[in-house]
Amino acid sequence: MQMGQLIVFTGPSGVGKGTLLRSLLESHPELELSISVTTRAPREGEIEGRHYYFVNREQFQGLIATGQLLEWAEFAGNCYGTPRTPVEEMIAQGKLVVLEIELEGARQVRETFPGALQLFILPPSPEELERRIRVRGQDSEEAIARRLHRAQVEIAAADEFDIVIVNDDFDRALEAIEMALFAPVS
Ligand SMILES: Nc1nc2c(ncn2[C@@H]2O[C@H](COP(=O)(O)OP(=O)(O)O)[C@@H](O)[C@H]2O)c(=O)[nH]1
Ligand SMILES: Nc1ncnc2c1ncn2[C@@H]1O[C@H](COP(=O)(O)OP(=O)(O)O)[C@@H](O)[C@H]1O
Repeated sequence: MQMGQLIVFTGPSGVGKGTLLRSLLESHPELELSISVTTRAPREGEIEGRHYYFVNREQFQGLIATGQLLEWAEFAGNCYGTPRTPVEEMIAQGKLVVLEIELEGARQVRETFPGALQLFILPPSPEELERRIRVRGQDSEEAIARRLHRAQVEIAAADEFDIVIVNDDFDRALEAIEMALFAPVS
């Protein structure tokens, strides 16, 4: 059986990762999205087990202690991690598994899964990034400030990634991602 592959999607909060991925998953059923665990409170409309598994800090610590997370990191005051078993099972089944994770997690995956393809999504400008976070209207002022501060660090690390795509025009960014994932390597 052919082994699957891990695909890492990273980029500053608000750049459009979630929106791009939703579109990509709709047209590519061979892609599977890993559902992360987080200590962040659910946003309006977020569903347990679909957007995240929502846990408290103690439960999260338990997952770390028992080796159940493939990677994890703290971001803007909350913990986020990738459950190990589902990802390993999907890879064994030959699936293309997408991890939508922040920079520290991507760095861990680079060590543990050097064969993973790592994509970084950039905003057209810092101003547009801030506009998108605000338009989304889901975060407090404090959460927005933390995300924008962290965005500078993440953007500065973009060239660590295999492929960097600017999410300016949405359809063009989507096309560039599809090329990166599915175009045959010559
Ligand atoms: N390391 C790591 N980062 C994650 C994981 N799940 C989500 N993230 C990242 O955590 C950051 C915050 O996510 P979230 O609170 O949903 O905010 P948003 O990116 O502003 O929508 C984003 O950069 C996500 O990519 C995970 O399992 N591991
Ligand atoms: N290319 C784009 N042009 C304009 N707005 C966009 C574009 N891509 C995404 N957005 C919008 O930006 C906001 C943040 O997108 P989201 O997918 O939640 O970001 P992330 O998952 O990276 O935090 C959403 O309101 C989304 O509709």
